[in-house]
Amino acid sequence: MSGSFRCSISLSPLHSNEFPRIPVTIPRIHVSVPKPVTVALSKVVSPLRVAAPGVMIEAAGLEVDRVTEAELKENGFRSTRKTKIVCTIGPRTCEFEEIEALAVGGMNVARVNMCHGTREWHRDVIRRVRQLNEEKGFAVAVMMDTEGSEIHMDDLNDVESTKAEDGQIWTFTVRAFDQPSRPERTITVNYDGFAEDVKVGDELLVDGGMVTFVVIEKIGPDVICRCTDPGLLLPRANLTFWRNGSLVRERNAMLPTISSKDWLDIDFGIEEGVDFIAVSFVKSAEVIKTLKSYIIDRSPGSQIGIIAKIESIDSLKNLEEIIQVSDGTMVARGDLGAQIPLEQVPSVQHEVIQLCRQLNKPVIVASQLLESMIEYPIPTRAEVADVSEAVGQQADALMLSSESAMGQYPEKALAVLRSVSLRIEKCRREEKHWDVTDLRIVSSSKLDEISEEICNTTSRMANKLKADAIFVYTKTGQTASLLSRNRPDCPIFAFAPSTSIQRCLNLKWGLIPFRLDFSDDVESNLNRTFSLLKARAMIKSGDLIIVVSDVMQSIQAIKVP
Ligand SMILES: Nc1ncnc2c1ncn2[C@@H]1O[C@H](COP(=O)(O)OP(=O)(O)OP(=O)(O)O)[C@@H](O)[C@H]1O
Ligand SMILES: CC(=O)C(=O)O
Ligand SMILES: [K+]
Ligand SMILES: [Mg+2]
Repeated sequence: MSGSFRCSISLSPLHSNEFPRIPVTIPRIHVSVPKPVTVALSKVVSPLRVAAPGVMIEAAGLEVDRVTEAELKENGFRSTRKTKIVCTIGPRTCEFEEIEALAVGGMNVARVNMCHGTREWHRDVIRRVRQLNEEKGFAVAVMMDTEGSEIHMDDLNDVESTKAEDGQIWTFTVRAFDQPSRPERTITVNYDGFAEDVKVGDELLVDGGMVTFVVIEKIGPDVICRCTDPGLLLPRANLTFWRNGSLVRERNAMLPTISSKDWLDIDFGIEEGVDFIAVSFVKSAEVIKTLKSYIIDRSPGSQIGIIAKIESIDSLKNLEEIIQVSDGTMVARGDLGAQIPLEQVPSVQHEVIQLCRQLNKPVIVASQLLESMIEYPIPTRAEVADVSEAVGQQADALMLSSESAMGQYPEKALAVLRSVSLRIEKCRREEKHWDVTDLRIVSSSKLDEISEEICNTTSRMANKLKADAIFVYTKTGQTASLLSRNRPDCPIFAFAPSTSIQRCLNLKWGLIPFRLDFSDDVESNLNRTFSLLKARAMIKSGDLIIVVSDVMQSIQAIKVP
């Protein structure tokens, strides 16, 4: 077939579990003569099934998120969004149609926060996301975010908020009240040791300083405070206390990262088959290891990814270890900004993003990206600059919190993340930033190191040859992840055999995850993929594709026949 050529670079021996003793610096370079790929489309393309009006899903064969597919076709490969988007689902977005609107707007991961809402509410939301995926052809992953055991106020008996005025005297107490017997201006605190840990003169910050009090007296379980910065107290607002300009870490530092309620929530998440569990207020790597072995015990073979949330001051001295043992990280700037001085938050964000890239873990930048859009239909210029910065730093994903959970413009906020991502990604491609990062080796075995080097080379090759896409056949997702780490200019089509791996890859920069059953026969996989993608008009003859896979350590450059 004219116009098709195939170049393959293979490292011998293939399929071997042992590292070859022959130095790999002399790879076998093999350029084969043009070879027609003659697969009759009619035999390969599986029948299409109509799942919902106007929605087509392949009955067997290839599955890809339908919005991503549309984006690829509309924008072209190169201009397809690489930065992923996580949306927090809340009262404003929990109905089926509302979740669907977010999926249509490009949400890659739906997050439910176990701090808020009932078990039934969470179950309904998770099932609605699953139903949407099955019925309408989305591939939205679900992330469950634990409450953690930091100190917070009670739920104010579900009133939306209450105002604290300047100079008013309020009591913070560990006593619990029934609604009728609750004295005025009294807040229950969830941590028993609270009254003993604080001292007269301490500053009490609600939500990192949205409202501030000073402790003026302690009477048994009651801490009497005077309001110094007035504002709205919201249900279950987070509390921190500061002494001489630093966060006070007393016995509260000994609170377990995963509380007994969190363990119950985790059991629930495992049962509901969530894709990610985000662990709040991680302090050390140990807790992540414990959770991982717990999940393996409870649900062998589980693909649940554990995301370590960096929001505790204690996590900062153990950053590298924490990132190393997790499946991903979140820069949770909300609580982080209540535990360290605000001006330090941007440098922590930068450091975490760099480390995650080096250690090959996805990283989410979260909180207040578009805070003003809770109330207004457009963001501030400063917010756009903040989002641009995170995209420019090449974080894997951005997250909406209140903007999507309870704001007035969730879809508009999502659209802003999408358009800013596209714009900044384009700038970066034009500036040709791709050659500058010196990635360290992350593999622990020599064989894995070869795969890693192949991925690095593949990405460079794709950039230099201006390839249209990289294809990767991946059983575990690891090879796909190593490609994403290189942040190549073209999209990475990752073919994975299970929907759970497909969904987990949703969090990685530039990866377009497909579900596809494939064999160890690279040639037949390719022929089949080409046919399926052509049938869906996702690729065309002449497109240049660079192909790698888990099963064979080789790079192929192919023009689509
Ligand atoms: N399921 C829910 N039910 C009611 N309100 C919710 C729910 N989820 C979120 N919200 C509201 O949206 C706000 C932002 O949600 P989000 O989950 O990002 O909270 P957060 O406090 O920033 O996160 P975290 O608690 O993990 O630090 C919450 O403060 C809450 O008011
Ligand atoms: C997302 C979150 O937990 C935070 O910013 O605190
Ligand atoms: K949380
Ligand atoms: Mg938090």
